[in-house]
Amino acid sequence: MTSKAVLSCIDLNKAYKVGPESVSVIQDLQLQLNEGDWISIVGASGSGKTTLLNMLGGLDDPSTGSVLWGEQDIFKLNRKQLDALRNQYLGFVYQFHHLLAEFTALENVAMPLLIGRTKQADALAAAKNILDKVGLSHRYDHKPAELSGGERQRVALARALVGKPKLVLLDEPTGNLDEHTAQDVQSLIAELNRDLGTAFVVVTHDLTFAAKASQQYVLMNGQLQAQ
Ligand SMILES: Nc1ncnc2c1ncn2[C@@H]1O[C@H](COP(=O)(O)OP(=O)(O)OP(=O)(O)O)[C@@H](O)[C@H]1O
Repeated sequence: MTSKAVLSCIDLNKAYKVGPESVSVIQDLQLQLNEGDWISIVGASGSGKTTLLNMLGGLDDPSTGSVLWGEQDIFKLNRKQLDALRNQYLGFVYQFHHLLAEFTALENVAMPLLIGRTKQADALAAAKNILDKVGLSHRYDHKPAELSGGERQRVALARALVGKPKLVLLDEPTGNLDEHTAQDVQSLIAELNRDLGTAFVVVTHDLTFAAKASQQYVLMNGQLQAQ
């Protein structure tokens, strides 16, 4: 089987201007992620993990270099094209779930599809399907405040995956959970990566979690160093 590139970084650089100085955070960084890959990125505070993840997701521009989703250089798209592509290509999971408080788990998960103009019945069916997959078939009608922390993160995972993205970016996805719940959610992430073939990039401070990924990197001196 030939592996297809899902995400590539070519000579990626990011420097921030702070007063008269330019602070270089990412330096000539290269990365290739193929279908179904799961990589973890660890690094000291301030090493640039969030900066990198924001560029991988097209939320922040690099100073120079390219980020490709498949073959598409995302920074050659205009804002509207990038937003449309992001909606179908990419899922995000953050440390805090960012679920909408007024909506049920089912509605929160269906939301990205409804925004993408999928018919309501199809969106709800897809949302139920993925909620079942993350073990929440008994929680469709619960609002975020009526869920546990681990359940809320499962809903956030389901929402990121409902559109069958090629790539999911996870920023400290279990950083806000107690140890036992974090382990549960980490096992679920491993299972979803295996079963769905979605590529995952996980930024974490948790070295045990990082070690479960198929490729492990440390972000240091602006570059990804394979472990
Ligand atoms: N908008 C900005 N302007 C100037 N400097 C910035 C800006 N955003 C980030 N930085 C600097 O870039 C560096 C990397 O920040 P970043 O948030 O990417 O690190 P991180 O590895 O995610 O850190 P943490 O683990 O603490 O969240 C830091 O030194 C930070 O001060």
